[in-house]
Amino acid sequence: MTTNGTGGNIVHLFKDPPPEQAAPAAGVPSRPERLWVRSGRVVRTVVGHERAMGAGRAVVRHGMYVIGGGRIVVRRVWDSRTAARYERMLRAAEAAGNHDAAVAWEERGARFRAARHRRRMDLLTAPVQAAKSAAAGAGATVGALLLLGVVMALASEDFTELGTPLMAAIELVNGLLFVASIVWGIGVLIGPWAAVAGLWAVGRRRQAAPNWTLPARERDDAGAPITPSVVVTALRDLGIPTLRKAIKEMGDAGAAMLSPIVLAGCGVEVDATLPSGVSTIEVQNRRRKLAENLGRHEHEVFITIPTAARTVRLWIADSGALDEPIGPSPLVTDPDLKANYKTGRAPWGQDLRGDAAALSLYQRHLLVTGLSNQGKTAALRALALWLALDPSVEFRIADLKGVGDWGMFDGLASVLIQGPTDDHVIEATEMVEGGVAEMERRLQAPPGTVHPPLILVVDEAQMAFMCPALDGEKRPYGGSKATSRYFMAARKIHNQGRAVNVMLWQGTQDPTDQNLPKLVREGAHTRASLALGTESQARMALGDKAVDGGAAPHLLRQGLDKGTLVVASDGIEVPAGQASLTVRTHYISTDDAGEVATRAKAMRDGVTTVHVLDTGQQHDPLADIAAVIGTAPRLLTQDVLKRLAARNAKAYGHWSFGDLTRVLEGTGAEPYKSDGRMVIGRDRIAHALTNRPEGDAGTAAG
Ligand SMILES: Nc1ncnc2c1ncn2[C@@H]1O[C@H](COP(=O)(O)OP(=O)(O)OP(=O)(O)O)[C@@H](O)[C@H]1O
Repeated sequence: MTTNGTGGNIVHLFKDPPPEQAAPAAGVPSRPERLWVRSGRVVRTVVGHERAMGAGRAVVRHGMYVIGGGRIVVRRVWDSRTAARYERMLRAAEAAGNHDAAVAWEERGARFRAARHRRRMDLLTAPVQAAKSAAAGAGATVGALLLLGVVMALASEDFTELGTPLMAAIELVNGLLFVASIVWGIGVLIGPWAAVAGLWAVGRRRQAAPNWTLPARERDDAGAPITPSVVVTALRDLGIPTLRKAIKEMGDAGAAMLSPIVLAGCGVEVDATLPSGVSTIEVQNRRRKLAENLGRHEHEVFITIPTAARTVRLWIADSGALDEPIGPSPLVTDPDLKANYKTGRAPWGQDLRGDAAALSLYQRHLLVTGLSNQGKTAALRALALWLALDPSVEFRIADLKGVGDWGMFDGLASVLIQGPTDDHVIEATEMVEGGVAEMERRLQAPPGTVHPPLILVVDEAQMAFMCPALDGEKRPYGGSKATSRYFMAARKIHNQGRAVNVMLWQGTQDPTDQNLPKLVREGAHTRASLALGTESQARMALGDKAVDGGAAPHLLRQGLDKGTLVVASDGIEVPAGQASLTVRTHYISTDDAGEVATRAKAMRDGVTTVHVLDTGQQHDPLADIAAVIGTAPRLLTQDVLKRLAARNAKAYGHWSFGDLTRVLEGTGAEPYKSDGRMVIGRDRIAHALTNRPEGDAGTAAG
């Protein structure tokens, strides 16, 4: 008897119970637990234990190797003894719609059956033949042994030698039987184990155990190598009933749908010819599921449609490889790089196969689209920087964001407008209209005249289309009406600029019908798109043909696939049958861009960049000529005309050499010949400016 230590006032009427019989804690039933509850808990504890789970899985796995191996061996034997293999291949060829192959397999099957029938008929007569042969063989052997005995008896004159060879042969057979009985005994003992080991080895080699029994590291198939069986299984499990049925019927022969799997850049490429009744679009529409079935993320699988009928081309990235950056641009690494507008190609980046992706810019209007902050400006600028390394190319640039992304073109471009306001849009519009004036002037030039390239760049062009401002004649700058000034100027250049090398490059964000009218987007020869929000935007950016052919910028990941764009152009090498190419562009930072621009500037003699277009009626030709000559000691008259037109399209867009000579007549700065070509001298103009009579400036448009 004792007192309770805590209360001190409870008195038990029995001795202290042993610890295992102590009162249960509150909430635990005092009744003894039922056996099954306890066993359940034990099983749960044991099974929940990862090590036990691992051991359990190993047991099941190795057991399944034996069972699976047995199945494989039985099937092999069955295949070799029956026409099952031919039947299967026949069904596979039929399911794949390959009738030639089906006929070939049918013929092979028929030949196999005929040969088997012959063998079976031979088998009927075989026992009699065998018995005859055995009897003849035994008779001949006994005869030979007896003859040998006679020879030995005669030789030794001892008749007991007569039966010696026969007896020796009988003893030999006896000995062999004895050895065979021992070997048989051992064989009976270890044979079954050897057979089990053999089946296990076959099962293991063919991975015949279910996936859940594999160790954790093998079970995780994310990023696993792509094998024919992985691709066929992934296609089978896409959820397309016809495809599933056809592949099931093909069995192992499903791999016949596939071309060889080849390494392609940081991934692999394989063509899959779909069975009849399955269309390529059904597979394309299930890209995410296909990617997951292949153990990849959606962005790591690209489905395109090659020329072969009913075929999809799958490019499957090595897991995570697309998230690795590609190397720096050759523009940055090669300080001696030069460009050629006509024959060269801008090194833009790499395609998914890892091959260099280079774009020809010759006589191609350009449209680069994408959501905000995906690398559109960087991609467009990279092309301009490359082309700037061809000194014959003139740039006029309007950056309607104006945070300095194009600042390095100051001193390189003849016009550089930077800013987001309506005034900037108005100037950009007038810049493009200046391009139209130049284009029209060129179109009237004598046939055969060579026109140096003039590239008009409008970055953030959606700002121009959305601008609500009206001009003095109430014509809108923005919009897409027949009176809309930016729209009409862009259309005119799209329609006629190519032949005279007046090209329009536009960068635009988040396209809609309003901020990127249909006629303008379709006027571009080269269309490229970074990540976009929807498929309908992808269609706007690249056109229906490219999207129907598998171009999917809407499936690029916003924020993660910066600088990756889908290009539809005849200026880039696209694999036969494909309508577009996915390119991961080299990133040229603003600092690096500055260095490339410095190199480009060094190739030209001082370009004076105009930042504010002079569009007033009052202008001063002499001062303007001085301004456009800039720091060069002299400038070709044709370049002076070009730069004047860029500076003030209204006043000078239509000027000819005659106008230039007229204005400079009597000033002492008239055009003169240098190295056989007409030029205007910087110093002479400066002299004429300082010496001209008061009140001569501000001439009306000539
Ligand atoms: N090729 C590239 N590779 C990797 N990152 C890039 C690449 N191009 C751009 N980026 C990253 O994306 C950022 C945005 O680039 P950029 O300014 O060209 O985008 P944008 O689409 O023109 O943006 P927005 O039009 O909204 O101003 C850059 O600062 C850079 O960090």
